[in-house]
Amino acid sequence: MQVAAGILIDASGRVLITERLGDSPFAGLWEFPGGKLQGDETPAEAMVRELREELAVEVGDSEHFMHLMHEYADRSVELDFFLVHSWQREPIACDGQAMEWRFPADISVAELLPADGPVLEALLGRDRRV
Ligand SMILES: Nc1nc2c([nH]c(=O)n2[C@@H]2O[C@H](COP(=O)(O)OP(=O)(O)OP(=O)(O)O)[C@@H](O)[C@H]2O)c(=O)[nH]1
Ligand SMILES: [Mg+2]
Repeated sequence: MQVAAGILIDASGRVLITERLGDSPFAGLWEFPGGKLQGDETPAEAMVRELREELAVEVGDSEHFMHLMHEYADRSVELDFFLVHSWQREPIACDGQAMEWRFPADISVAELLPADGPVLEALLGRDRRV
């Protein structure tokens, strides 16, 4: 399964995380908005569509940030994460999911979906380089 997610990052370095809804074992954990690729979409196209659907934002300037694979109990997931530096409109939680702007240093890896550890690490590394 191929998934693309967008990491909205504001001028102060905070990133937007959303709570995962539903009845999966991971409900209540946090993730970066995104979802599965559809049809012949590229990961970048899927990320733009998912952020439109989930947050009602129009992605502007973005860059590929990280590619990773994760084996969940029932599926193997290939994930592409993008840093989104600019967007139009204020993000809205379209599905009623909780939404928070957080500094990466204030996010605990245990709050995030299990695949997202390396992404948090990379965000923290990025902060240290500044
Ligand atoms: N959006 C998103 N998905 C992630 C992240 N990390 C991660 O492991 N995933 C996995 O990637 C998949 C996301 O696709 P999705 O959001 O469309 O999944 P879903 O099962 O809710 O879709 P569905 O309800 O339409 O079937 C899930 O299996 C999720 O566990 C992340 O940071 N963001
Ligand atoms: Mg989703």
